[in-house]
Amino acid sequence: MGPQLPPGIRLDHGRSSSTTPNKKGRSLVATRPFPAGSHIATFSSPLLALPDGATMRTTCNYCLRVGASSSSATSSSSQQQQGQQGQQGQQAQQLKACTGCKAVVYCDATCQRAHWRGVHKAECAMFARVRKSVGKDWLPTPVRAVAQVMLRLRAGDKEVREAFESGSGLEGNVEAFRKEEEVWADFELQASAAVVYAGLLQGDEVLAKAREVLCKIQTNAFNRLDEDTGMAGIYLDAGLAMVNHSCVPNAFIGFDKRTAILRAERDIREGEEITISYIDNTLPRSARHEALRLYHFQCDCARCKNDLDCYEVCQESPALSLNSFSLQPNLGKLRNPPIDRSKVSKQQVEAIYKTWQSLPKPEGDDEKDHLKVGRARWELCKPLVEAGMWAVEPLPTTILNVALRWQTSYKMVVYALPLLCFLATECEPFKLVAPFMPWRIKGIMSIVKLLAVTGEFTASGSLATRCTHEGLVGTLALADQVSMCEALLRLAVHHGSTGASEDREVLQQARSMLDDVESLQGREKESTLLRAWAMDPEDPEASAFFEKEVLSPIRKLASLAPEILEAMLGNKSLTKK
Ligand SMILES: C[S@@+](CC[C@H](N)C(=O)[O-])C[C@H]1O[C@@H](n2cnc3c(N)ncnc32)[C@H](O)[C@@H]1O
Repeated sequence: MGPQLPPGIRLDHGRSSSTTPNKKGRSLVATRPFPAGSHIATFSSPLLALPDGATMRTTCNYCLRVGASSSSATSSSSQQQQGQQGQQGQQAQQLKACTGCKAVVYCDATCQRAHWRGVHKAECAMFARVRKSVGKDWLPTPVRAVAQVMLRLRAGDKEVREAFESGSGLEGNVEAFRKEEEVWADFELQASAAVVYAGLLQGDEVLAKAREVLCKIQTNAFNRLDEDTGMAGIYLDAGLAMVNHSCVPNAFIGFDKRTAILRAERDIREGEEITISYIDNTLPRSARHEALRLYHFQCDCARCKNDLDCYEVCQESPALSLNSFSLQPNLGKLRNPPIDRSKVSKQQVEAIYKTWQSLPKPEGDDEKDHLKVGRARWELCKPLVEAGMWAVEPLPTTILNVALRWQTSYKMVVYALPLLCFLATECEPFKLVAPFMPWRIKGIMSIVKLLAVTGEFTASGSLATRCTHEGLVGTLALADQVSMCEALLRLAVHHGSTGASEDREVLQQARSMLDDVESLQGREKESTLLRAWAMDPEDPEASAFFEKEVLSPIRKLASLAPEILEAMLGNKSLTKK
């Protein structure tokens, strides 16, 4: 017996044979072919699904929808989260606190009842205990997760018992964790806190069980990072937990509230093992291995064995040709990127990344501090710039961090646009080859939002007073920014709906923005051509229009990014060309 699995996948028990020892354990296997981008399976009855401690008062504790905190919740972290929601333009629904513990919040009575039946009935008294002993109304996420499991085990929950059974159920790597002294000491603290707060008797056996539960959670739970809201939390489904890791995976997971969606990153054959990446697989090899230490195995994927960088992975990727309908339709460039490897060795890239990580991070909102950090990072990345290896980390993240700051800065907002166009054309397609990857769609939507802003500046005649770069002002003045937006929205809707669940907020947003743009009077000709291009990107007239009115200005804007970055971060003056 194993966990219940949705149709389309089966569990391989991973038994070793006399010739091939199996080090990976169990795995998930496709029972039919899945085309790139398609849905493989949906998981919506997780064993654990909880928001992280800092967002317990701003996220429904059952369905994980993000809302406004309940009236009495005013912690600084919740205010910070609300600020982030505000920036993303989301309408936060008022959440209601549980009248018993007042620590957790829900959308409505339906969510509250479902959570009460599932776990909160046992958990409610725990928060009263927490408040009484430490004066807080939240717990660190792993402690709360362990406490939930321990309480459900005590209540005789069959599903939880099967998953957390010693010697079977989920993999826990307990002995491997025990050997790591510091980690183990920390686990002991967290496990005892969970036992105390859950109000369980503290015998050795109970504490040992709580430690084992924590090991299993660490090994199998996903950091549930919601693509739309950026909110984190823990998500554990016993079936999904059977998926193994690869740094060149064929699948990825997206989260939408209480649902996890497993999707194909490239075409998957019937009988092929399904793999995802547990970590950011675009990092240099030693950084990936450091991140994988938590899982206690040596990755022997092709990326690791041959130490491939993202350009090499992209060149070989079966998803590469999907970019013919994207912002980087030049497949030749994706196959033969204009980079000079002789300028920077892989060892140098490793060293750059390590130093980059050790640089002090900006604290708070001080503009000067952010600029100082941005400059130090940019300086460190210079060998990558020289080699034209813009897609190799930590360079794209350095640029993205600057773009995100500028996006919300009154003075710098116009300059963020070339940076985002550069990321979408020169970095992301090499890093995340499939154009339907959520981060690529997010990048497109960020450009649309900035074009809406710069479009207003152009219309009101205030662009030149807000931006001193003549090349940038000139490009925007000549560009048909509405057609650019429409084409980008068509790309977002097309790739966003490839196998995605229909209620994804980004997709909804793209659709409604597209409706708005299409309803504008006087641009029927442009809309007809862009609709024709979206139906058939090879259509000669429509593709010529896309090339001239959309791609060409986006490329022009992107081409200004290196110079703007060098001027702002390299402390050079910005040439007025
Ligand atoms: C989330 S579980 C995956 C399911 C697991 N194979 C099992 O049988 O329960 C994670 C654990 O699977 C194993 N694993 C995952 N990917 C692996 C890989 N590429 N190579 C070797 N072991 C792997 C490691 O033991 C890891 O800690």
